[in-house]
Amino acid sequence: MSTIELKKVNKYFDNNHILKDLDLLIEEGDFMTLLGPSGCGKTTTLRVITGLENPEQGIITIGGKEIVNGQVSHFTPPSKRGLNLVFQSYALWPHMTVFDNVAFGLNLQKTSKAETKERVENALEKMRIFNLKDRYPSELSGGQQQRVAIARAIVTEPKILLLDEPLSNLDAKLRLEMRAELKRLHKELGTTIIYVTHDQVEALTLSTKIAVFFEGNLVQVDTPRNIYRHPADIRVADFIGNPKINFVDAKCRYNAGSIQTESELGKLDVPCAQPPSDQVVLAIYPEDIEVSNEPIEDGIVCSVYSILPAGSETLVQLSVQGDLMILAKVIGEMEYTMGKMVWVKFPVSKVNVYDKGTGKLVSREP
Ligand SMILES: Nc1ncnc2c1ncn2[C@@H]1O[C@H](COP(=O)(O)OP(=O)(O)OP(=O)(O)O)[C@@H](O)[C@H]1O
Repeated sequence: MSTIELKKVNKYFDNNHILKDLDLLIEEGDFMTLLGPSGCGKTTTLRVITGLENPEQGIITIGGKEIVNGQVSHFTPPSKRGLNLVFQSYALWPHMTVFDNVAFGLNLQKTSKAETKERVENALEKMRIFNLKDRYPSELSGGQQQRVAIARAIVTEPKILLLDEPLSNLDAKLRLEMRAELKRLHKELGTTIIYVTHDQVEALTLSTKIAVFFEGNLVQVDTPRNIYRHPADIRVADFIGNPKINFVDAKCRYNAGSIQTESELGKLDVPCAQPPSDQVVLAIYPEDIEVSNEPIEDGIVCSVYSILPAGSETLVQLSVQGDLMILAKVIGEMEYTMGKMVWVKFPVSKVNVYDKGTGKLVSREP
């Protein structure tokens, strides 16, 4: 059993409260990504799971077995936790070749020579570094070392794998290839993976679940789809959007399953439950906004502030009345003219509503 559970885990560095009452369940076979801005506590969470740091309070279990109990200072040594960790800094053995670095875990397990050779070569091929097998770490680039570290971690087919920004040193093309390899690996081996990144695209593409942190607080744990489409907190919505989600302040009045909002976008009827106050923020996804050079029914008039073509898509920055700027993402190369008037429209059913005071998502009524 490789289910990992953290219950009310608190970690302090000096007087700084770094992890705050952290409750997190990572089920067997999960690809759980810890996501959040720099300094929010992702690596610290990984380190308390592995035993490189001890929390002052809280309980951690692996497969139901208590490995940490902060209250009674019970901490199972890292080597006895059955975990396999790959750090951002790769910690390869400098006096061993790539092959020997990767073979190390299999040698410890007394795997036969022939099987070791086959499994190491297989892992090296997966990581596209077979041709480097006789080199020493000092003869490798950062990205190559990173891939050796991943190969070393996966070759023993661990039940639990912890990865801290393992792709951070790779160029864009290689990162994409390695993401695909990690995803296949997770499926093939059924390994439980805990993955740390601040790259939201990586989190969305790889994970079965994402845990989003802000300042030591776990704000939302959910599937990538729900994290993207229904961020529970406006900070998550702000962090996850790429390009950034549009936020529009609005005053509202609730009536039977929807709110009538008044904002710089004019008057809109947005389906949602009753918000706690009459001040809300509307979150509109750039890809939901349709931009037309011709007038469209119920279209909102804007002027084109800037156009950012990016090959397969075009980002259009639009100036609405007042100071409001919104961003639309249009698929394909579209012809717009800076300074010209356009009409925009979006489905109100796809707009998320946040309470302005608490920043919490106001859910739809069932
Ligand atoms: N050993 C330490 N001593 C003191 N403070 C620490 C220590 N390790 C981490 N911190 C602090 O704890 C906070 C959380 O750090 P952590 O490394 O967990 O963040 P992170 O979310 O992984 O960030 P990043 O994405 O930048 O790696 C930061 O403010 C950091 O400065």
